[in-house]
Amino acid sequence: MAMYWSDRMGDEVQRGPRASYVPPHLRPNSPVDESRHRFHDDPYAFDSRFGRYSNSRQLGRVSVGPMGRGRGLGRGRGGRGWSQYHGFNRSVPETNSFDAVVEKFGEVEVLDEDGADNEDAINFNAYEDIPVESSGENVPPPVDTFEEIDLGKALNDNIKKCKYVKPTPVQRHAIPIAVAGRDLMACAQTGSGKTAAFCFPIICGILSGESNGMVMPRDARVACPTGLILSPTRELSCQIHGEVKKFAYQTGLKAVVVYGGAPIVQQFRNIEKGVDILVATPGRLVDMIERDRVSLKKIKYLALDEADRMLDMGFEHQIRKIVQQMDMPPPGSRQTMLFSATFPDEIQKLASDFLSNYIFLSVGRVGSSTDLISQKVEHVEDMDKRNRLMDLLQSQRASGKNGKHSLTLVFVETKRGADSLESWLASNGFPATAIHGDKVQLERERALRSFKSGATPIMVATDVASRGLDIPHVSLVINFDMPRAIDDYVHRIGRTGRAGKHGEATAFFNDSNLPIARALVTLMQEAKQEVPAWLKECAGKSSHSPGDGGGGGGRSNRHRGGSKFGGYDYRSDAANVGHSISSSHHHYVDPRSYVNPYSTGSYVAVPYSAPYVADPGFYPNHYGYAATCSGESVPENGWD
Ligand SMILES: Nc1ncnc2c1ncn2[C@@H]1O[C@H](COP(=O)(O)OP(=O)(O)OP(=O)(O)O)[C@@H](O)[C@H]1O
Repeated sequence: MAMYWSDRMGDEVQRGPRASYVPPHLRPNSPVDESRHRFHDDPYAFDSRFGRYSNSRQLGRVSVGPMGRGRGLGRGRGGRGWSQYHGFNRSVPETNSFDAVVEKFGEVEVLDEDGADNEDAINFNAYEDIPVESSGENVPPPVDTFEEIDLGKALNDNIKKCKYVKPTPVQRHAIPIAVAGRDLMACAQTGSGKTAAFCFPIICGILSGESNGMVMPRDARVACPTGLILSPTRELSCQIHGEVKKFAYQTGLKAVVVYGGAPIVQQFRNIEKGVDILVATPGRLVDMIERDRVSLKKIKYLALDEADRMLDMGFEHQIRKIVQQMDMPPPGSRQTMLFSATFPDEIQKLASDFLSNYIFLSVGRVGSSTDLISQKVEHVEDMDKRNRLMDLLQSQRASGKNGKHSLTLVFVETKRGADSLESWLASNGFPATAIHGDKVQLERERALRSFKSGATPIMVATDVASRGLDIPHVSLVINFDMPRAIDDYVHRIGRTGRAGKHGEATAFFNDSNLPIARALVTLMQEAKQEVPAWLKECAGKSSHSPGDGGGGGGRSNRHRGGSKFGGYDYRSDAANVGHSISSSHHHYVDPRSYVNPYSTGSYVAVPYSAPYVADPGFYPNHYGYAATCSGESVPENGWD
């Protein structure tokens, strides 16, 4: 696992036993701005409050640290700047490293608003005309700046230090909704900043003292977090944990991550010291709850990242157990947020069990990751794939696009296939590593670290790496084996072209992939990609419609054909929800006069009826194929 600067900070903060755990808002000198409580009293009290923190000059460059222009702290998740910063941290003597980090954080340069001279800056122009649709009752309006939302000084300071100059579209819409206390189901493209969209409201909510004043006695062995963030893979949980720690820096708020494959005893020790926000993979969390080491009775904020995957058959059983059968407060008594880049209708329907009077938000053509990813599909027979891969890698190398700042991620279908391709590449002079679910956790972490650092600029992966991972400098994603479901394709290619940057994705397609052809053509056309004539012909031959929800590329929310939004509130076909539509230009329509221009009017939501199969090793899942916990011949679908 990559070491984050904030991990280091966490180590320092955790040093020594804690006599008793006191939540941040009850501690002396809490950075909480008392006036923020009012926000929760009146969730829609935006107007009078906007502008209070507004200070556009803060967006300008405020100081230049010793690390030079924009190189001190990169943006998020193991970005270049963060790791450089970590490098700095290592050179600081052990005794005062924490102070030194604090000091350095204070010196960090804040980007110019346009971020023009920093290659790590998010390219906001890429998101200018993004379509946004929201539905539900009384949708709080979007904001243009972070300062407009009353996130509190400590969090706003950290946002600046993270170089988040302005919110991305999903943040502009989702954060005000969540800060207003509303339940939310949000769809937005890969790499568009969903993590911060659920982290900021949770941090802000806990700091504002809505957390029931939980105080753990000295000998408490049961951790009672206030916020819970669930994600499907260990690596993603670690990544989210790193983000939470950065955003919650110096707030006194404690975030802990628990996940499978790592020693549980160490994780027990971590939670015993107190935890405000727990980031977890479902399996390990259930284990800890069953051992009476974690209680969910104080949960006020629940976020499911990659929510459609979490509610798919592979995880649904565990998620229902956690959310409905343990001691978690029911919907309405907690705030629930579900985020993903893809949200099939039937999964939305399942998800609504966890939500109360929620808002559905769809930002952009879900899954197409805007037009930032240039997609190519080549017809390659299985026996020719290795040679074609070699050609691609060689031409990358020839154009100087191979190395530390140009990483290539190659997706394959099986764990064995990943190992075999890794060795073949290495024996042919291409430094590669592999990640999949049969590797022990240490090997997985080592592989990811080696890839991120550029030591092995090629990583062969199964779907365990397809969701959520934010790896800077991935410039090419190759679908060596096509996934069976279009949503998996969307997440895989989304490992490039993130945060407004451009990326490339190449897929090897042959007759065995015919079932996905039509969905692929639709997706590419929506993303304004050139579709080869032969692929269109394949789509014509494909027996599955793009919206059949079955094995044929299963993307049930594409049933509407003409829809420009991949994400769609299933309720709008079935029930009378207040509806509002907006664009990035804040065009709101009176809910009473709203007619959904994208609805064909003929769709009726199909009840989800897939049976739960008792054998834990075998579940048929939404994506139309069987998945087992260890089977080699069966594609891995990225569970943990
Ligand atoms: N407002 C912002 N300003 C600058 N950078 C940002 C901002 N919001 C997010 N980022 C950066 O953009 C990158 C992508 O964000 P994030 O990983 O949250 O995307 P995501 O939508 O969750 O993607 P995925 O669907 O793949 O999980 C991260 O490196 C993050 O630090």
